[in-house]
Amino acid sequence: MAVTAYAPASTGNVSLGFDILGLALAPIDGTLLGDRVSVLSEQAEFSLVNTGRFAHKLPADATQNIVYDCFIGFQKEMAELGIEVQPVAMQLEKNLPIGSGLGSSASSIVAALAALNAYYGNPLNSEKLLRLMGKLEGQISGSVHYDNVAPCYLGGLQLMLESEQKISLSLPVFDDWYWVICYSGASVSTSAAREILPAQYDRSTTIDFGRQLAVFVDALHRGDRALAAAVMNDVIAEPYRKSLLKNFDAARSYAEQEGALAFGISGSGPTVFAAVDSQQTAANIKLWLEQNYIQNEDGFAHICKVDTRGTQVSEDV
Ligand SMILES: Nc1ncnc2c1ncn2[C@@H]1O[C@H](COP(=O)(O)OP(=O)(O)OP(=O)(O)O)[C@@H](O)[C@H]1O
Ligand SMILES: N[C@@H](CCO)C(=O)O
Repeated sequence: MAVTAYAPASTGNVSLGFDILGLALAPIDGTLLGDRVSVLSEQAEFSLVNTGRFAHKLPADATQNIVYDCFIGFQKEMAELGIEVQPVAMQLEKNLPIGSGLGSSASSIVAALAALNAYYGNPLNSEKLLRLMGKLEGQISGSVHYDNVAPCYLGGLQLMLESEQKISLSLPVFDDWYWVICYSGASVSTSAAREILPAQYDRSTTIDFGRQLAVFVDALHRGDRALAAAVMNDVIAEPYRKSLLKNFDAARSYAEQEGALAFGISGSGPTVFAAVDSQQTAANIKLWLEQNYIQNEDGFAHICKVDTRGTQVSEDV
């Protein structure tokens, strides 16, 4: 029986938590903003068929697709458990643009591994699977970071713990907040956007980073919306990355003037996000971004809520 997994888009960093905070997203209009991967059947040789809006941007050679690496990684893990896994036929519905800042590679990785694990009767527990997802994400972006794979797999707002036993902790969210996201249509490579960041930061920056993150987590637990919003500032990446993003400052100014609670870069960009507490404000900001931030036909904007469900697996009869 074939198995399909859907893995939602995610925003890494959420401005104030570079590499250690990530949020899963679901458009309120029901758009499927995430990749779907199916394991169809066992075959003599591995095969992968790509479909979906952004399939044409994927490498033509199936073995260059991260989904193939997921299969190889899964096969190796199974071999360590003494389980032999045969080559399979897989399908990737590529709904997320590559290099978008929406956790596109993470979405493919999470959906592929969740589907493979389900196809073989869930031999890996969720922590083992998440660790493997992080390893594969690190292969693409140049260093292991879980701020896309963890929310994509588990849903909600995840704070990275990275202990031996547990990768991430689920944080409370404000379910009356909307998250407007806008992808400009340009592609920004995560590894390149990491390379432009300083290797070291000065003391005042690290103190600001720690203070904001601590206050944010405290505010979430106490339900203090105003305080949580007040500390959503990016002192690590935005000052260096925003020069890569055309119209970023104008977008921030507009969002703030409209009453956005926070505005920032989603992951390594070029997608930007605005957190707002009114659907009308969300609609105004979405419209402005569509008219002024999108650069080509690949771009889009959505009003989202937090996707609390994470990855969804189904069996296709
Ligand atoms: N299924 C896949 N999905 C996305 N990228 C893939 C996939 N398979 C291979 N790749 C390659 O991996 C690289 C992904 O680069 P990068 O990490 O910058 O993008 P991303 O994960 O899409 O970014 P983001 O997390 O910002 O959305 C590209 O070179 C792309 O061709
Ligand atoms: N935390 C990562 C997310 C990449 O999507 C970064 O900002 O480089």
